[in-house]
Amino acid sequence: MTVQGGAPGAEETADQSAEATRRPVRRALISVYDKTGLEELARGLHAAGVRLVSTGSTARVIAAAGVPVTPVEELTGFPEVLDGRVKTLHPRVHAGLLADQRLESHRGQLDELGIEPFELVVANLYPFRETVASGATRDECVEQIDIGGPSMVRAAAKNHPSVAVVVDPGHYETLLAAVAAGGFTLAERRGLAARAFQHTAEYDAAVAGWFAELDTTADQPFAAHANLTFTLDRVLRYGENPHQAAALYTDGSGRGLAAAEQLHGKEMSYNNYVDTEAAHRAAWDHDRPCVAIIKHSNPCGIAVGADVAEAHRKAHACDPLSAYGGVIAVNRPVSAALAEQVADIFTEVIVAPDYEDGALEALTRKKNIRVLRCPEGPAARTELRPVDGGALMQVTDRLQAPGDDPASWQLAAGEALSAEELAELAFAWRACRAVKSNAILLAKDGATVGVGMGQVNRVDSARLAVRRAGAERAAGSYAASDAFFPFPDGFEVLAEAGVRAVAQPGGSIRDKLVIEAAEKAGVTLYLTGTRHFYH
Ligand SMILES: NC(=O)c1ncn([C@@H]2O[C@H](COP(=O)(O)O)[C@@H](O)[C@H]2O)c1NC=O
Repeated sequence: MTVQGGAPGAEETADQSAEATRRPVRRALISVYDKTGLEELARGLHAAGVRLVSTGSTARVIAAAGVPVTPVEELTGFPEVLDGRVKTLHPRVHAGLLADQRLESHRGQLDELGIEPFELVVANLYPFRETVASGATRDECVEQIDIGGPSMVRAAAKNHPSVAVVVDPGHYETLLAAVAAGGFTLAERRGLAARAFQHTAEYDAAVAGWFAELDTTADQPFAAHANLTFTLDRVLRYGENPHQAAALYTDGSGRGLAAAEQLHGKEMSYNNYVDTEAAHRAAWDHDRPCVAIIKHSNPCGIAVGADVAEAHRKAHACDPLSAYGGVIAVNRPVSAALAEQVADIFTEVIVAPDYEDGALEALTRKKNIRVLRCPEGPAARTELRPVDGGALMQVTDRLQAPGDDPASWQLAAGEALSAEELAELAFAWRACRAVKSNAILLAKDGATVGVGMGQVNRVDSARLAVRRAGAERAAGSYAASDAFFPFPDGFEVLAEAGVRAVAQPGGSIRDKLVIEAAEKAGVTLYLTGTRHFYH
């Protein structure tokens, strides 16, 4: 056996220069669903002397651009059949893709069979994920499972010592430059192969995940395999601390915070993302115009108002000291009035579904503020938390009927609240969900006034909330506790501060003692029956 360019593996030797590993591209197989940039690519390849072979509508676009192209049927001598299920799945195609051009035996077999090799594959796959997302029927989704495409891509990637494979229309310019330079180097082909296998792996994970999800139910929403694939979006400056490397990955859905459009400001940091996620979650928990200001995942203030500017003034007033350097989330487009208010306060990030006329101009007067547009609220059905050696998955906590609807709450002590007052307590209850456990939150006039967060007992959270509200604001406020009071002591702290009413889940074996404390203090107590721990 003689070998051209060294035996397999010989190209890895350090003394072989990158230039020597370039492989000129003489013949390319192009089969793309996404036709972006196809005409320019075909023209460029043709101008560089590359002969093109292509499938159905890809070939038609190339021919219409005036570029000579051989239809794949001409190569295989076999028609495209079964509604496109079989086009490139043919030995004449795959032998041309898989022949290791370094091996005389492979070259000899191709000669005997009259098969010409390919040096380049350009392919992208049927839009399976997008078809599922569009709500298509099962049969329509199945039809969008690409079989021939991944086969070509995998074959070319395996055979990267001989073949280059490009799966991303964004890489066509680089491809043409490489062809002009005499072909990709081996290291480049290996990089393309890695990208190609990642592409097909993500694709297969999406398909496998879809099949697995077909067997899940509302009661058992966990598929047998969590086929999650994330794609590196960008490396961040550092992680939670400067000595931790960090990066942002996206899940391919093209939605949510990871895909938010940054309109202004410095690069988002790891901690910016964490806080923005918490702020976004908090703001979208409310139906009325709402602003949430978050630091270290906890609220400095949350408020609703007639408009977002009013909501922001109220949210900021909760704790102006802490709001310095905070992250602001808004559940409506940012008005110019809100933007003017924010422009005066040092703010790390603002995220909103959109920005009205004049708002961006006001915000961008500040160099440092990061301005994000994220059109929608949080939607993930499940959430994942890594644990050493595995991961925990849970259904995402949401406000839900009946427990979060005040109409279903049980009056346990004191006089029933009027509709207006009940709405105040309901605001406190919703806002409390944004506070890290143990959480006690005091609110008045649709705004938080005192937040006690993250304590390891509920009494300290209550004391913190009261202290941060101050005596005047605590008196007559509406209080919420994310979980039941295990003893009356935490409740008594609130009662002594003069709160008007408390909402808490109930369910403690000592509920009776808490209810007695409420009766004694003349504080209205509602049991919600729903808990919202947030860790
Ligand atoms: N069946 C096959 O042999 C086959 N070969 C290539 N494809 C796919 O067909 C698409 C391109 O088809 P067209 O050129 O007809 O638009 C590409 O997304 C490619 O991945 C195929 N389709 C599906 O499996």
